[in-house]
Amino acid sequence: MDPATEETSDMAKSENLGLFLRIRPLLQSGVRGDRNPRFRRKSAFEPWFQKMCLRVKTSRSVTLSPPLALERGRTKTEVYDGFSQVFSPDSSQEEVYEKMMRPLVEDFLRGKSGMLAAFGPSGSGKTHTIFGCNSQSGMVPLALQQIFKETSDSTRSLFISIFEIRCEGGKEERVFDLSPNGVDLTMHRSTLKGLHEALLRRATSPTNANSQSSRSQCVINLRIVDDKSNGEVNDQANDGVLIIVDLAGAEREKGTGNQGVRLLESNFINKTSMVFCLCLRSLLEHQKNPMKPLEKHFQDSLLTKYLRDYMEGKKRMALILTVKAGGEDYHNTSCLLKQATPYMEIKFNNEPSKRRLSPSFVLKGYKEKLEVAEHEIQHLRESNLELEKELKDHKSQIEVQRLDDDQVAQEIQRLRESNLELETELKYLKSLIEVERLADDQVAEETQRLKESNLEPEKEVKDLKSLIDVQISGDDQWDDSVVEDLPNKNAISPSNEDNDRLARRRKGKKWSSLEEDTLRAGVEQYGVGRWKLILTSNRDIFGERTQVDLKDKWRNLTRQHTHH
Ligand SMILES: Nc1ncnc2c1ncn2[C@@H]1O[C@H](COP(=O)(O)OP(=O)(O)OP(=O)(O)O)[C@@H](O)[C@H]1O
Repeated sequence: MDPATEETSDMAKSENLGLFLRIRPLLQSGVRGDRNPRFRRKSAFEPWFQKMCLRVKTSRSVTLSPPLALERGRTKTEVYDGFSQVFSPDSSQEEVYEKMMRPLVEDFLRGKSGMLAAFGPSGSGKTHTIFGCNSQSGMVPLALQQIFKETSDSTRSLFISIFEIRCEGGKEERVFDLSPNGVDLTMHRSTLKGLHEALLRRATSPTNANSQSSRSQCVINLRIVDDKSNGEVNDQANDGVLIIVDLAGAEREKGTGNQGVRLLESNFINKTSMVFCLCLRSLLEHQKNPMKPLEKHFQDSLLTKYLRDYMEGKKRMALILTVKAGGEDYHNTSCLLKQATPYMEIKFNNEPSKRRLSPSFVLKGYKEKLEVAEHEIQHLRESNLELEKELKDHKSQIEVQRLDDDQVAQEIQRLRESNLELETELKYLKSLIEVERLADDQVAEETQRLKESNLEPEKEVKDLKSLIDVQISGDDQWDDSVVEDLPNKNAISPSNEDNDRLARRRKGKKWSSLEEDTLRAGVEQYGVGRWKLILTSNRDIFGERTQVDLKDKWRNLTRQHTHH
């Protein structure tokens, strides 16, 4: 960016006029500012707070109430809101500086122009706020402290000028340079010719209203520029500046008791204040309705001529209204608030200052920029080389990685294929197992079927065997009904030896005498060989004994009988 426009690029923003309000502390009765005998008499009997017509409501608003003495028939309390900041009576100079002045000074150090004007009735604390006193430095000394502190090690130079506009004897307005060897100045358009940098010197003259009342408009002008040898040009009108104005306090003639010359001076002060207000009013109305022309009121006083750019809304401005809050100050305070609070709607365009810089300064700026750019290029080259090397490393790493990836992909493919094979094999084996299982089932079924079909022959064999046993049991004891069915009775008749063996085999439970008697009785009743009949007729006595048992027992009994 062109150095000539670089520093002003951030200024092209519209912003509202900063409107601050500072309430002066109430002073002891009889001290200037509280001179009205009507209020002084009353205040001696009233609590302190009852004398206050103005109170802080919030950090941005106040309430204005008519004092008790004026209250008859008027109980209206008004609220004035929207201030950038309200400073209560006990706020310190430092607090005012921090909240109001510091931002202006910081912008000024960045090359941004601005103006602060203190505006208010006589004795309300304008001079105290702007210049302060021995124990309480005001905005100017505090600003200078900050500026010197922040520019001490830089190549910038600070230019200070101070002048006042006054109207001696109520005659024509004149401008006085307040530097030690200062002279009268002339104003050409908005520029003062022959103004020097100066130390502070004010013209003051006592009045009833304020024993040190300022009878002039005092203007402090700070200008900061880059190293003179490189950047200074003759035309200073467009340099970034910080202007601080201590307006003379407007007075109500009734309250001051001014007469003669003092009255004429008071008229001048009131007129300047009026012109100042007219300029701002016209600017506000023009901004609200651009069809309304911006009146050229600035031409009506030297101060507004000098401040033309501000009066026309081209540069940023802040106002600090100073007021007294005593009962007797109600009218002055009320008038000021009514008049000035609408100004908070004024906007400033902050037109970029068109500083003209010397070619050598511009060249120096370009050279510096070139050096910085070359340094930057060198740095970029070096870091570029490093990046290239890094990139190369990364690429080779990626290549290795890519090869690895190929191998991994191949392996995966191989595994997939073998997996498929295994799956097929598994499938085949499963089908085999299934077949096997089915075959087993069939075998089991067949076995079961065979088992079942085998049961009948087994039974038959058993029956047959028992029949054979019966056959074997002897000729005379044989049950004829069974034997009749057999084809050859002798063929299956056992030998004596066999009979003994069988008898031994069948020897089980010992025969009771009841059983033996029943057997004898049965043989007697039914005859030998009718074992089945004898058995079934006496089942309760013989229990589980068989026909064969009966036959064996009978044989034993008869043998025993023969022996005897
Ligand atoms: N905030 C304050 N704290 C203490 N004293 C103050 C304060 N403001 C003003 N004063 C005192 O009130 C008196 C009047 O103040 P100052 O001279 O600053 O008023 P002014 O508005 O500049 O008056 P004029 O317009 O007549 O010059 C002075 O004695 C001053 O020290």
